[in-house]
Amino acid sequence: MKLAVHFGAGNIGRGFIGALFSQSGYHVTFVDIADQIINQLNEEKQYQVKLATVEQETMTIQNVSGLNNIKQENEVVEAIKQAVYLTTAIGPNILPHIAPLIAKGLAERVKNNEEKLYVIACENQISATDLLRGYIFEHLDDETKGKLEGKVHFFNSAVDRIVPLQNNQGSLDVLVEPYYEWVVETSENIPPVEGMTMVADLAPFIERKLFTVNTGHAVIAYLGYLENKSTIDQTLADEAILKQVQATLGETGAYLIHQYGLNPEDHSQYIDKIIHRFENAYLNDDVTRVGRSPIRKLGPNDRLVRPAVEAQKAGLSYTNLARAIASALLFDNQEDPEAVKLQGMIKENGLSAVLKEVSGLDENSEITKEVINHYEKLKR
Ligand SMILES: NC(=O)c1ccc[n+]([C@@H]2O[C@H](COP(=O)([O-])OP(=O)(O)OC[C@H]3O[C@@H](n4cnc5c(N)ncnc54)[C@H](O)[C@@H]3O)[C@@H](O)[C@H]2O)c1
Ligand SMILES: O=P(O)(O)OC[C@@H](O)[C@@H](O)[C@H](O)[C@H](O)CO
Repeated sequence: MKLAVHFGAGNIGRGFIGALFSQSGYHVTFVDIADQIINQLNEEKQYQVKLATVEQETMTIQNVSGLNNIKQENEVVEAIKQAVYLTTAIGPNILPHIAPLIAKGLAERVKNNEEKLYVIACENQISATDLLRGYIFEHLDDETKGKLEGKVHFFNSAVDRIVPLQNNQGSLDVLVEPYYEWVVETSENIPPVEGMTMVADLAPFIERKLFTVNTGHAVIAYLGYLENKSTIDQTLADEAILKQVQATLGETGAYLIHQYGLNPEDHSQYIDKIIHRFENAYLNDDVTRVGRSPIRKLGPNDRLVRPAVEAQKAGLSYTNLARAIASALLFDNQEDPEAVKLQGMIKENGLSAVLKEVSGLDENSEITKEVINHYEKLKR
């Protein structure tokens, strides 16, 4: 059986990417540090993916097993030697930590395997696979890097499926929304995977996804958190917040239409479809999950700052995006290590210094001024 090695047996790993490989006839070896999940995968050898709909349609995902990347390094290397695909859905900040082991696996593989391997990072980050490739290459000598040429291919991708935190401790089953989209940038003729779409240029796809789905999600999460709401659908039921989401997606939309020549009518329908997905009450998606890791989300290339900067450059409106950035700066969830760190940084250095350090915004920039303005109003 063909093998896919997938790093990260979490929500997207089990509920989306691993499930698609399994349904496409692959054995999926999940690699994760969570012993409980790994042990259960090896004992139960299957799990269920349930759709967040009234009928709760269920699919059984089979041909799965697990390896612990800390305790079973040699086994992970062996799996990488055999695989057709190597994918990740582990969180962008974790990629540097798994790179040394992937590098070891690739170095062993290319010694005597001429077959092609396709590496795809499935993270909410622009050029995540390029970044992963960079981290991997830090651990390879020039000779091995040369041997990878033509044999190990790295493709960027965009992944879209809302998978909330699972309220089923001790079970491998995953509740997911019915919708999904996995777009991979390649012009190679690669082995088919059900549900994977191939495109020659990913930029419009990843930006459209990140600056619509994830920007909209972030606005709901941060405003919802400030209003003491617990889930995304509950927050969206607030008319004022819905209007704010629409206004913000109007700004990212204007940038996307300007940048990629999207059809305004089609894009407006895309926005409506996404807002409808956010309204799915069966997902019960916590605002704290969607708002997680605010330092990452406030990064210069992420869902809030990049569209604001690009809109400003294009002479377009960015005031609602500035408000979204301000609301992220107010996310003081004590359970989230990045939120705690961010609040400490704001207390110690002030807002403009934080916007400079975290978001790469000049202290005197118009965006910084606008964010501070909104921050003061939202804080009241
Ligand atoms: N959940 C969603 O709706 C969704 C949708 C699209 C994309 N994504 C992206 O997918 C990625 C994963 O998100 P998720 O929601 O599945 O998160 P998750 O927390 O459910 O899964 C992450 C998994 O990585 C594992 N992990 C963490 N550190 C590790 C390490 N050092 N070594 C090995 N395993 C490690 C965790 O144990 C966990 O099982 C993120 O980049 C996220 O942005 C998520
Ligand atoms: O995963 P994050 O932390 O980058 O973003 C949180 C959510 O917006 C995200 O997980 C969405 O549910 C997902 O991107 C939908 O495709």
